[in-house]
Amino acid sequence: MLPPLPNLDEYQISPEHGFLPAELPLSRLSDPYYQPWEVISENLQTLLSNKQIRVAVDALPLLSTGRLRSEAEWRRAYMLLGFISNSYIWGLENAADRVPKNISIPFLQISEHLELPPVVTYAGLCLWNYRPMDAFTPVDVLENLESLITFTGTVDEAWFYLVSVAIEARGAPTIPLIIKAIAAARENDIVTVTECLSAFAERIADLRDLLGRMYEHCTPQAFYFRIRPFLAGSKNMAGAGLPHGVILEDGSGKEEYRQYSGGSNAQSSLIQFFDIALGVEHRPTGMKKDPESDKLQGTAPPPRHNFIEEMRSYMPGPHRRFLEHLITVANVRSYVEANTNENALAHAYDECLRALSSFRDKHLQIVSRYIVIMSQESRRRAARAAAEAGSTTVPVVQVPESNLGLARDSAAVEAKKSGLTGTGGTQLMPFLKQSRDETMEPATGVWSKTTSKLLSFNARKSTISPVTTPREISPSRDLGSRSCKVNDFDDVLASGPRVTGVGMAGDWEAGDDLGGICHS
Ligand code: HEM
Ligand SMILES: N[C@@H](CC(=O)c1ccccc1NC=O)C(=O)O
Repeated sequence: MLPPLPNLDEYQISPEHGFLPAELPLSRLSDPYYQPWEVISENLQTLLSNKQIRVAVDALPLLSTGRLRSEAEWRRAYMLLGFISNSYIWGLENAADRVPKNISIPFLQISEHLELPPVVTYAGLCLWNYRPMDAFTPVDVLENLESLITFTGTVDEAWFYLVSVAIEARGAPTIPLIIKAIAAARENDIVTVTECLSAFAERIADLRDLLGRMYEHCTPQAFYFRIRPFLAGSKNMAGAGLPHGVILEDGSGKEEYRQYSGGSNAQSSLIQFFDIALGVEHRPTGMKKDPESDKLQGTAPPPRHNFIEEMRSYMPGPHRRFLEHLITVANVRSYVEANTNENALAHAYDECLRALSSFRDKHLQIVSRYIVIMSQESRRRAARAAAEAGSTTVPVVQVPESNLGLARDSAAVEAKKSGLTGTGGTQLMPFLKQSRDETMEPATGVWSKTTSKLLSFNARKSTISPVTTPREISPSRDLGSRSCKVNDFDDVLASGPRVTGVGMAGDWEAGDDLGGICHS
């Protein structure tokens, strides 16, 4: 007997809104009892800029969670306490390693209820933190969305969260679509599986375009210097002043340091859903596909921990259980592998992988611009400031345009670690590149056999020379990631200000995403 297919209702998933709540998030807790939390959150920016945040939080009464009624109220309370506790920890020059019990006791209870860790997570920052300005316009229209709570009050921060909200909304219909494909594969209905996969590929390509809209209203400077410090967790944060993590006072008198990853989109169930649906598997960072090759090269054994899987414990309980259920029924990859002679099916499947890989490429480009380049810039600023002050130590950079009291610079933090890390604590570039590369591993190759090695790219000479023009190769948007000799995204970044393509319309800026034409 095959296990039953998941019933979305049982997992708090809406066929229209996916992992976003079926009902719109609450804009406030209506019970006046919770007014003290609402007031702090309404005044977060002022309390941060006048450095009164800790004074105000210390003065809060210890409120009971006994008056929270609906799930929507529990979620709102989780968001409020997440924003308040991270403001408390990161809102002044020195990080606080203790969150007072009037906040941490209810936060621990609420987190337990929602089966989430007591820290800012993607659920609190994005999934439950939006409001459509016009209730009749769909949630996947970015212009129609507003964030309910932000640390900085900036458009950039709201946009940063809202791009993810729109992606969740636009990606939502793929959930019933994939369940339909799984059911069809069980019935050996090849036409339906193929149709579902083609529609899935198109939808993922749409999401890539939405991701690319990050640039419109969130600048790399605002993100890196002002927003990102507040998204941090308490794990591996010694460089930022939390060598042991944080103590969440629980009233028991027992004090222990805890460490949690910060908010990260790796905690999005949607993207993990895509991987599971397509049978994409991720290994711990640094682990090769063939573990024997590591041994042969005599390299050290890679770390065992698998970040992407670990991030499931940062998802709301029902969503995490949905993914676990899906793993037991996912059959698309094995169905395609059992039918590789079916070209249309194999092609549609490969298109899905390419679209997802291209999504991850776009994401890599964003991470380069929003974190890698910004950290370099900030290190330059720090070095200049140190030289002017006649000092050789690298100080924490003051960010002149910041309207917050805060001037903790992620670069100073990063400098103390071995390489750049994500808010989730990953070695971000190796991790993200591996994740992108793993996305293409299950490809049948039906498509790439006809197009591989058609392009070559020379980073040193800054030229891209397609053997034939993309249009001759394929009418589709994108040539996929296996088709050219570009070694790495970094080559594009490092190759100077202008990279020109032969046979392509227009020029590319260094660091630009080459639209699938030339990624490794
Ligand atoms: C300025 C915008 C963004 C930056 C700087 C950024 C940065 C990062 C970083 C550093 C990681 C590594 C994990 C960690 O340690 O946290 C990550 C992971 C991830 N991000 Fe983003 N991110 C951004 C926006 C987005 C958006 C809008 C999405 C939408 C879906 C997204 C999807 C993901 C996913 C799925 C992962 C997990 C890795 C994977 O599955 O390949 N990111 N991001
Ligand atoms: N991991 C990212 C942060 C990140 O991706 C993120 C954090 C909180 C909420 C959403 C996020 N991603 C996209 O909107 C970083 O290291 O900056």
